[in-house]
Amino acid sequence: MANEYAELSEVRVSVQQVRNCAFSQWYPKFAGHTPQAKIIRPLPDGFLEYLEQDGIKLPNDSQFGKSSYYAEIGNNEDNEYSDWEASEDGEHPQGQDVVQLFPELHKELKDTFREMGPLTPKLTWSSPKDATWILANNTLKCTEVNDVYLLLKASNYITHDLDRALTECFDRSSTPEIDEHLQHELVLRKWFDLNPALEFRVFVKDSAIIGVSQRDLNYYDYLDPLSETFKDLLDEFIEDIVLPKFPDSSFVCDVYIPRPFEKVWLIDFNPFARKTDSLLFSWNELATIDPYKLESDYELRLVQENNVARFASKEHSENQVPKEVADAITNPKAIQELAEKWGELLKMQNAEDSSDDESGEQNN
Ligand SMILES: Nc1ncnc2c1ncn2[C@@H]1O[C@H](COP(=O)(O)OP(=O)(O)OP(=O)(O)O)[C@@H](O)[C@H]1O
Repeated sequence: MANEYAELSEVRVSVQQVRNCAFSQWYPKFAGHTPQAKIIRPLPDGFLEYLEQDGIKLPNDSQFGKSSYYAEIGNNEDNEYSDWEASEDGEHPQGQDVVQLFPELHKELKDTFREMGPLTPKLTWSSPKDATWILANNTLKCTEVNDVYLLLKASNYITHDLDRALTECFDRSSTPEIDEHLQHELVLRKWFDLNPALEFRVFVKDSAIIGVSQRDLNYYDYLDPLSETFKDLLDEFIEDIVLPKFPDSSFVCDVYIPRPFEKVWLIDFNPFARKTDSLLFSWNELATIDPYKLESDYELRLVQENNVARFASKEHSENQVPKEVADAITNPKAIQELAEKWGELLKMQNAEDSSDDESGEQNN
């Protein structure tokens, strides 16, 4: 009999399946198996408006002193991040401090930092992982409220959550009332230093694991000998903890398995759909694996030593900018230093160009 999955090259996802992966839908069910987080829901309209606005405006009461610093990265047609302005008097050029759009949420965020310490933000489904370049530490670790605003505002994934989260759902038009009542949430996860080598993405189809991929696409020589340990832990975790509580039988979940490899931590759920990154697999592969006919056990796929080059470039590189630029966003002195360096480089470049011209003329 032909493999029925071979014909299902299309992976269909419903509005309900996407909604099941919203953080607030699954987090309460997995207490003790996922790191501590606070969910703020519903979000005030003013905050959603702020996230949708072009450019990045920070509140006046930032860490640089009350009303003493304000930075804006404006939006222009040539370069989204090229129009820099800084004001010493703290006056917002448009006359309004952005915090007036969501004063209570701003206060709640500040209080949360006091309670939780460093944290990492996420909107309903996505974290701003493409925007780490905007923080000086180049990670998702936020130590104060402005870090949260910077990450969320600079991320394309957050924009996607706001505007296009349900676009690929086959039943979208038949459930407009559900779409309209989509309530966004802000998730504040307590920060912990995790080792990216030990993060995995688990593909579950019809209640069976059909594949597991290393999540960070670098080569780690110590992972291969641990494969069987990881698989044993994952089999037990998915079977005993996840399947009884997660409402779908097909999904993708991200996990973390720290040393001494005794416990699996749940990090996130994603729909079993093409818009979820298939990492070391391809979606065609995943779509055609028949969970009922897996001849041998599923594969835990790792980056191989001879395949490093293929994945060596960092993810989201299209969104990365030099560290100096990132530093300058939160530090007015750095803006000046950056401008001075830039001026020096231009001078050197001009000098080199004119000496090239001279030698070119002599050679002709
Ligand atoms: N509490 C935490 N402390 C530190 N880092 C974290 C924490 N939670 C998640 N991370 C890091 O953030 C990354 C992104 O988190 P998460 O998987 O929730 O985001 P996502 O946007 O849904 O990603 P994807 O779209 O790839 O599923 C994780 O791979 C992990 O490295």
